[in-house]
Parts: sequence; C-alpha cells; structure tokens
Amino acid sequence: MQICDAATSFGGPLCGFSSSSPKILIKGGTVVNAHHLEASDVYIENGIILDVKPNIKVGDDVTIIDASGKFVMPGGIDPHAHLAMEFMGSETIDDFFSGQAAALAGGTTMHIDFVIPPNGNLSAGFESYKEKAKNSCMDYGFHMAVTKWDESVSKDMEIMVKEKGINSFKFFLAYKGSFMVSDESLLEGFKKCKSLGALPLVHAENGDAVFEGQKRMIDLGITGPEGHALSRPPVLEGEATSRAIRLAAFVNTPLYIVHVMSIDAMEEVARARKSGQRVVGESVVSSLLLDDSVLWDPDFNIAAKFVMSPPIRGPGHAEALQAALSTGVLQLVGTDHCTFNSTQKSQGKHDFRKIPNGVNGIEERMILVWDTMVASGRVSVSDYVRMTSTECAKIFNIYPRKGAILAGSDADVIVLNPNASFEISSNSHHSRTDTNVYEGWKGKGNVEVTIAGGRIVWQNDELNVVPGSGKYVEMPPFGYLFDGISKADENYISSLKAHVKIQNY
Ligand SMILES: NC(=O)NCCC(=O)O
Ligand SMILES: [Zn+2]
Ligand SMILES: [Zn+2]
Repeated sequence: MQICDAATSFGGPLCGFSSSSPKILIKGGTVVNAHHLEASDVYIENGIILDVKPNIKVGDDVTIIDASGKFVMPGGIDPHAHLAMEFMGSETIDDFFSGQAAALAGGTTMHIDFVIPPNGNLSAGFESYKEKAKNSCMDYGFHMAVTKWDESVSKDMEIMVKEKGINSFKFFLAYKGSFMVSDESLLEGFKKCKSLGALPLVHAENGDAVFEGQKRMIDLGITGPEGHALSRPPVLEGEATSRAIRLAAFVNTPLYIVHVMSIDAMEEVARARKSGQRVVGESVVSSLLLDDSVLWDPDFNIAAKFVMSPPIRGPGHAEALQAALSTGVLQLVGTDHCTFNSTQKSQGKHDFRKIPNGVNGIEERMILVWDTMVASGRVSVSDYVRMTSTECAKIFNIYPRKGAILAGSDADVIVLNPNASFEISSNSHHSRTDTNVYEGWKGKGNVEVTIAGGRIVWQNDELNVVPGSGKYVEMPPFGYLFDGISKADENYISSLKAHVKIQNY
C-alpha cells in the first residue's frame, strides 16, 4: 500500500487522485444512518453532502463511485485518541498526520484528541496542540485534560469553552504523581464543567491503590508486563468508576467514563443508567476484543505492546462488554490509540511500570467493530453507525454536521463492502508503529472508499492525504446530555426549601 502525501514527492495526482475537492456521486448503495437505512445515491460538492435520494442524475464533470451491494455510511468518529502525546518519558510514534492517515485508511474521518496541558496550564496546552495538529489530514477536535485545580485552571476552562471550541474535560483518577487529581479537585472540576455546559470525562482507576499494587508486584519480583495487569485489577476500576459516578450524581452533572475495560466498571455504568443518571460508557476496541493472556507472552516485545491502562482484562470481560454495547449499556466505541514502538516499549524491559502505556486501533476500529458486532449478528448496521459515529457526534454536540449522511452534513463518507475480507498486519498498516495488537486478525467486511471533507482519500488500497487539509472542529457546550439538568436542580432546591420549612415548624 502507498501513502500519497501531497507535501512530499508522492504528489496526489501521482496516485491517480485529484487533491482538490471534486464533485462526487456515490451510486446504487444502501445509505445507512443511525435512524434509518435506504437504497439511495449521495451527491457531494465542495465538501458538503448536497443530496441524498435515489437516481440522482449528474453531468460528465462528476466522479462516480459505484456502491452497488455496499453500505454508504458516515465516516467513523473516534472519540478517544492520543496523537503526538508526551507520556511516560516518550512521545507517541504517531503524530497527527500519521495517525490520521491510518485512521482514514480504516474509514475514520474525525477524531477527538486529548490536550495534555504542560504543568496543568490549559491555555499553553491548547496552543501547543494546535501547533502539533497543524499537519492534520482529517478533521479533529479536542478534549482538555485537567491535571490540577486552582483559580487559573477554573478561568482557563471558561476560556476553553467560550473561545476555543472545547466542550469536554478529562480527569484522571490514575497516574499518581503525574496526571492524577484528588476527589476534591474532581468535585471542583465537575461543578465547573456543569456551569459551563461541558462534559466531564473520567479515567477511572484508583491511582493510590494502583501505586500500592505496583509496589506489591515489584516486592514479589514480578517485573514483566504481566505485573501491569496484576497490579491494577478490575476492582480498582470498579471502585473509581463508582466514585466518579456517585460524585457526578451529587453534583448532578452528566458524566462520560472513558475506556471502560472491565465488567466491574461496566456494571457501575449500568446501575447508574438504570437509576436514571446521565452516564455515558465508552468502550474501546481493545476492551471488546482482547484478553490479558497476551501479557504473559514470554517474548517481552509481544507482551509489552498490549500494555495500556486500565489493563486489558481476563477472559469473559470482552464478551460482557460486547453484550453491554449491543444492549445500549455502553454507548460508543473509541480506540485510545496511543502508539509506542518496540524500542519505546523496551524502556520498561526490567520494570513494567516504565513501559509506556498505549495500544493502536485508530485504523482497525471500523472493520473490527463491523466484524465483531455486525458480521457476527450482534447489532444492526444502523446500530453500527450509531456506535462508531453518530452517538459521538451527538454527545459532543456536532451532529448533524458530523455523524450523518444528510443533505447539509460534511462530506465525511465511507463505502463498506460487507462481502470483502480483511487481514491485519503491521507490514501493511499505516500507523508508524512497528507492531499491531491485532496482528494476523482476519475478518469479514472492509472499507473500500473513504471520503473526508469531500475528497476521496482512500480508494483501491491507496491513500491520498494532504497535510493541513484537516480542520479543527469547534464543539459548542450544552450538548443534549445537559437537557433538563437545570430543571432537575430547580426541583431539588425547592424540595430542600420545603424540607427546611417543615423543620422550622
Ligand atoms: N490508555 C493508555 O494506556 N494510554 C493513554 C492515556 C490514557 O488514556 O489513559
Ligand atoms: Zn485514560
Ligand atoms: Zn486515552
């Protein structure tokens, strides 16, 4: 496979593509939205979907894509990726350009990255990530991490939401000594998020207990990658998930739990949702497909590539999370794409605590979810669109510009052939990393065409990506999860007032 990079000698036209935004007609396919599925054509001009109806007639200047027997769907939106992230003494091997090129080859046309602010300074973090992202070849948005609490963070959160297009903040309950925040800071952060209409995101593991668990393993002489899983068991994810959810209930704010990896965490999300609390549970591809036996591989390089946090869990968790996703207990699928190559991972060869945490997935997500959830019969094609694209667009308040095949939506579209097949290999993937946690994975279905911003960027197994062509997508506050929150607050306050009155008599 070939990446055609218009900024290099592999110019777009050399790949047989135009790098401009052409007029495109996708003909004869089945158009799938989260709400509806119909036989229809899709007409695209100037980066926008102009028409969706059967038998659209066009002139000779239009590029025709034959989608007979195939599904035409919104491009995937990955709610969780880390590109050019500095973490654990390394920087991810995928930057915005290479990670996004890989994403486009796999049918994802937008991702939301996490700004990790230096010394907790949000404004500086935003500027540095805008710089990192300037070579983007697909659209992207930002979540902002809050790694400490003080007045300047509180003020900066306001600036991020009101001026910079950020509507979500991530709080880490793990990574003691670096990103981890206290419950006090978490509470302050939740209150601030709520007042701004921004969604709090939580990495839920008990960081103090993880620290203790790591010490236990090292004291026992367990220094290999298996020590990573053993030191941070599901109970610590369950505890932190429960704590975050209960504190969110206390504040009455919506909450989003990132990378739900275990039954323990998933059941906390399920319990909260059943009680009516607005909690979103994000699965990631690794949580749905892998089990932790890989961490016991005698080859360090193989075992280390699977080290991520929270860890990949033991047998049974993946199937339970698939079931939770198919029944709506979990709402969407991300990747937590955060790639470190073998050399970077080997910095933890003698101490699992030093292995940079993270796995790949941004390129593989769409086909692996298709194979695992749709080809297996677990969910419908419309549900697939919902969990890989539409739900993310709705939660982060960019629907229907993103996440839909509708007239007026951005022309981020894929053509998926359910009768094709795929095989994953680090030799042919487009990420810069030298390993793949899905190495050798084979399955049914493949993304044959990706259109991003109205340009054909992936066709005939060739990429035609242009650095700088991706746009920053501003995400406005007060998405649908905030509907009715103030009404519930009013009712709560009047019930308190009524109570006080009774006590006074
Ligand atoms: N998940 C992981 O191992 N790396 C990325 C950082 C995070 O999301 O916690
Ligand atoms: Zn995390
Ligand atoms: Zn992450």
